[in-house]
Amino acid sequence: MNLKTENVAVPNKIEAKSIYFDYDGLEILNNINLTVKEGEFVVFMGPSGSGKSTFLRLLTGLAQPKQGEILVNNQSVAKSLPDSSVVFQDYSLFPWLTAEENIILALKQKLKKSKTKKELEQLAQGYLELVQLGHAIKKYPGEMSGGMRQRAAIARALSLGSDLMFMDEPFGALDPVTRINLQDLILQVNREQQRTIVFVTHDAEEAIFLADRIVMFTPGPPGKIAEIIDVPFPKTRNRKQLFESLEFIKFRDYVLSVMNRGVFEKLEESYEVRVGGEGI
Ligand SMILES: Nc1ncnc2c1ncn2[C@@H]1O[C@H](COP(=O)(O)OP(=O)(O)OP(=O)(O)O)[C@@H](O)[C@H]1O
Repeated sequence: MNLKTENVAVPNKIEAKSIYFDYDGLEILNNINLTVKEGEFVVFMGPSGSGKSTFLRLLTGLAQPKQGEILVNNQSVAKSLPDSSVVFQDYSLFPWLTAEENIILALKQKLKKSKTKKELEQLAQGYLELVQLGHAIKKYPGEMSGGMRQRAAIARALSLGSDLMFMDEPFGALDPVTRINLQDLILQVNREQQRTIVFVTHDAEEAIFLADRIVMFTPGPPGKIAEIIDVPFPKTRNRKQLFESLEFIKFRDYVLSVMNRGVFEKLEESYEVRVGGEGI
């Protein structure tokens, strides 16, 4: 989606207003403000500990901010849990169910009792074929490779049918080829099914390839938003052409410089504290 070139007013999917969060008094998120449009692909980047996962958790409604408000589809997540699906790095599958059974369980949640067993099996097969796992429907997670498990987890998330997906470093543990295939799949889902995706990664190339906008967090705690960066490359992007272009290399350097700016400031702060304190 290219919000800049489209004249239509795209509705807000998520609005986070003045979000503060702490764990036992230690401030983790400080004054986070973010609006995500319907169908947008937003990527969170930032150093480890900057609060990206914590903020994602708040957006799902599974934890509540200490101050501020989060709206999904104009409804407060504090009042009703938003309809969303979540994919984590650790595959989000039930280990005692086969790939097919994992999907059927999700479908049952979504469709209640409106489908027969046969229909559910056919639907599950379709979702698993979408992620190239049609051959592995009877396999348990323990019998699959990491890449297969993550593909099954994505199929499960897709089968839940929500138009809002939260993905926390979902491809972090995968080999490069599987990672590229899954990046393409998730872009296809974003583009063709107009699902809004909020995605966390440490990888600048992945972020630039996937995102409409990159939300860069400062090193925490507390994490703040350092900058929200529009990705200037029109979609659909050709990976090879993009990665070989000078514009991409310059832009990646810029993204990394925004991240490093915060890291160096944090290091200087801690250095000043140590030099100024009694330890040195
Ligand atoms: N359950 C918890 N109890 C106390 N502190 C926590 C808890 N979960 C996270 N934290 C702290 O909150 C801060 C932010 O953690 P979070 O996992 O959100 O960061 P992140 O940016 O996602 O990091 P990473 O990139 O390493 O995944 C960290 O300092 C972390 O130690």
